Amino acid sequence: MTDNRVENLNVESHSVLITPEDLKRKLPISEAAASSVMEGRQVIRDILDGTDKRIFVVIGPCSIHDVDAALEYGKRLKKLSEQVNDSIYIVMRVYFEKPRTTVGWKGLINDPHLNDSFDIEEGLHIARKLMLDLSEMGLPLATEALDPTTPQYMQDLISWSAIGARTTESQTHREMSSGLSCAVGFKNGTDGGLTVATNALKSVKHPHNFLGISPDGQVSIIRTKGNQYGHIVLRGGDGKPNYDSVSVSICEQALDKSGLKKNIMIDCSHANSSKDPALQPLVAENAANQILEGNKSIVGLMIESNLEWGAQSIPENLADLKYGVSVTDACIDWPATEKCLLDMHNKLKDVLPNR
Ligand SMILES: O=C[C@H](O)[C@H](O)COP(=O)(O)O
Ligand SMILES: C=C(OP(=O)(O)O)C(=O)O
Repeated sequence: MTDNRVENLNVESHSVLITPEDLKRKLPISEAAASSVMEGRQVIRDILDGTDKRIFVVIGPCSIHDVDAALEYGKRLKKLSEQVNDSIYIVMRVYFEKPRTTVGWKGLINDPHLNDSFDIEEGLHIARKLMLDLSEMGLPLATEALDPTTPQYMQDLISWSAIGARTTESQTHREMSSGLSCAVGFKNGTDGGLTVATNALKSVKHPHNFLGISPDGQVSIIRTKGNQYGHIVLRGGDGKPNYDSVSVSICEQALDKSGLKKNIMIDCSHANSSKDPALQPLVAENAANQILEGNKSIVGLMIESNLEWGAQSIPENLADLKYGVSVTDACIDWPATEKCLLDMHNKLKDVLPNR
């Protein structure tokens, strides 16, 4: 039989999803969670404005795949954050969406059961509930805004968003970021180039008009005001790091030339550590030394950390998953996390107030 269809030839099916409004009605933000979010956003804005002299550190698992492990991590991180709070403002990395170089598990929202069942509706519920629970502990949260639709479901719980190296150049992501309510870090490109990120920073400040969904799930024209709190994240690229003082200074010049504020976050992972977790504390130490020596542009760090060291592939039999171990990039473990943050705090606590 001849197939005469002219559309949807490669589409298997469509399923209607819960609307953002309905998900929020089922899992409403509490007063305690809202107060964590508002504080988190304000502190980060103050750090980017230079009125709060601390640095902020986005730290946590490369991706969340196990809610219990994430809650345990959050409890430990909250305690640790109280010890370092006068120099380092801790924001937990709660990443539910993974941009893949080719293919692979795309995160808890896309496939919450890690078994290719792709129960996205359940993924949205699990993700929002976890963010609520972590926020209620008093933790500010960070995530990567990858799918342009998901912010409608959970941006009210986010204090800082990342646009990843693979999407910084994308107009869709720049438009979306121009409407986000929190500060947004744009990674440099996967090739290590800064231009895609500086162009993104120029774009995100402006109002944009584009297609999206409204809180009640209707396809809509979204008109944004522009986001004044974009900044660059140096993550290295093309097999080379870019956290060293020369690279940071080149980045400062590029920002200056583009008329952008000199606010730089250093991602201690990814190409800055050749994805070797053991190198992440060394990158953090180097960044802290640059601050000690007078650097004023480094305002934040990103670290991939988990309860346990390293990474694991998702096993055929999910009962074989090791608790607290990343299923995406390799992470440092809890003892290394504590040491890294406490060392940085001890190094910077007397310096930062007079920065
Ligand atoms: O942070 C996570 C990964 O680096 C990113 O998602 C790309 O992963 P991949 O190259 O393994 O697909
Ligand atoms: C994917 C990530 O980073 P990048 O975009 O720098 O590769 C990440 O931080 O999870």
